[in-house]
Amino acid sequence: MENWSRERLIEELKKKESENQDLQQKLEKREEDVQAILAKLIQDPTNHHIIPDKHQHPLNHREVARYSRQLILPEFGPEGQRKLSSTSVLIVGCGGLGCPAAIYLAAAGVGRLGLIDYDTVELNNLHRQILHTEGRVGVAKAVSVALSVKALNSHVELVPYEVALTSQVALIIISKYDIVLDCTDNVATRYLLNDACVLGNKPLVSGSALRYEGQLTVYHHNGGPCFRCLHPKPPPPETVTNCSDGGVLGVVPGMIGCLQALEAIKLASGLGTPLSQKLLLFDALQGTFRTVKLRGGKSDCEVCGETPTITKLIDYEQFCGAAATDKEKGVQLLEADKRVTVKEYQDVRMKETPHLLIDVRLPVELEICALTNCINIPLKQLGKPNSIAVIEEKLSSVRTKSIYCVCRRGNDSQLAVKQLESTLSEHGCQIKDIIGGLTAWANKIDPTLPVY
Ligand SMILES: Nc1ncnc2c1ncn2[C@@H]1O[C@H](COP(=O)(O)OP(=O)(O)OP(=O)(O)O)[C@@H](O)[C@H]1O
Ligand SMILES: [Zn+2]
Repeated sequence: MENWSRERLIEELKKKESENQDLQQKLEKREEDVQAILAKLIQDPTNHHIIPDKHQHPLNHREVARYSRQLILPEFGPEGQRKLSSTSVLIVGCGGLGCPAAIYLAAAGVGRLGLIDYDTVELNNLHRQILHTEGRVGVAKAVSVALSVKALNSHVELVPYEVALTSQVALIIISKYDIVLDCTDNVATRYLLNDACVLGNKPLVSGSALRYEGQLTVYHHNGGPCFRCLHPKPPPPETVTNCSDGGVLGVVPGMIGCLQALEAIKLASGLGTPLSQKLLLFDALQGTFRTVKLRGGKSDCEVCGETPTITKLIDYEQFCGAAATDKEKGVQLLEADKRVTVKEYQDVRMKETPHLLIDVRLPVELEICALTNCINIPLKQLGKPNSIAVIEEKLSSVRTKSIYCVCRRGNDSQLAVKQLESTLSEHGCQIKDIIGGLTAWANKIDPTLPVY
């Protein structure tokens, strides 16, 4: 080569560069083949629990480039990344908490994400369930989240389950994952997930958010308590409020869902101190975070104690006296002759039969929609002397003894009838409720009335 002319050297350089390019392409193709084989292996449902053990292998170029900003964190580093990418996380509930949790775990490079939700996307989900889109209203939430996550990081393996987590399937599904996130919204599922995680020996990252407040803790980890250690008995169903009834500002579950992802990353990579035996409380209105210490695991806990009585999953809807969904189930508290359908009430209005209509919702709800000529007395105020005085005055000015109570869906209005029957017992009034409330009115009588 020493005597080669300049032209010959340039020619040789070009030849070598072209050979290098060929090799590079072959290498990339190889890497794709390996990924495809791995993907096939993992997608086989019988192999869901197998994630190739990447602990031993160096990160590839793509991983180094992609995760560089977290790789240079000394406490996390390549080792943390390898651990995370060989970890599988199950997200139960693809709503307000599940969406942010899923997207941050995927962005950070978790190995596999299981996504469970039985429900489909609704328009009123979009203000907080930020991985769903307008075009996906009606689509299964688990699928919608998988689609959004895939667009961000195509290297995460995704397993959407369009089913409800029940006692029949919980242990089988949970056994395929390392860490479980409770992103659901009902008490029965919280107990189910707790017991399944204790029996399956998995840490449970539990989040909740309502109105302007959120909570977060890690159950069944490192000697810390499980949910049952702290709450051996379920709360009375009527004391439990969900987002649909109580409302929620979207950023609040956003914050808690992100923190659930953070706890999962910490558990997976061994980073920091997990929130076990500690409860984090977020107050959005005050802009404060507080952490309170919780008791340790209870030696006589029914499921995680020394002599557990719960050794297999039970019927959690029966145990809690409430459904494992927050889908509205109409209750029937009154006899049929004390209830009218929206059609029957429409006749009362059309015939201008004298009556008093009491809307028992909160004033803020009347700002959303209301029937004309109603008076507003919220259910909780109904028994108060000044409320009774208002009703008595109205009854005499309209010259009627006929009262109809209305609410959003026809449950509170029945409680209102019972309440008024006792407080107005001496007046000989006829008090009835409107079945299905304003939701039924909007669906059957007046579609221009907004439904919320
Ligand atoms: N047992 C269960 N199995 C699977 N998914 C569940 C289960 N229980 C609850 N979920 C899901 O958890 C998610 C919780 O989401 P979120 O609290 O944001 O409320 P939502 O039910 O979508 O909305 P809203 O309460 O406003 O009607 C929901 O998508 C719900 O379908
Ligand atoms: Zn326990």
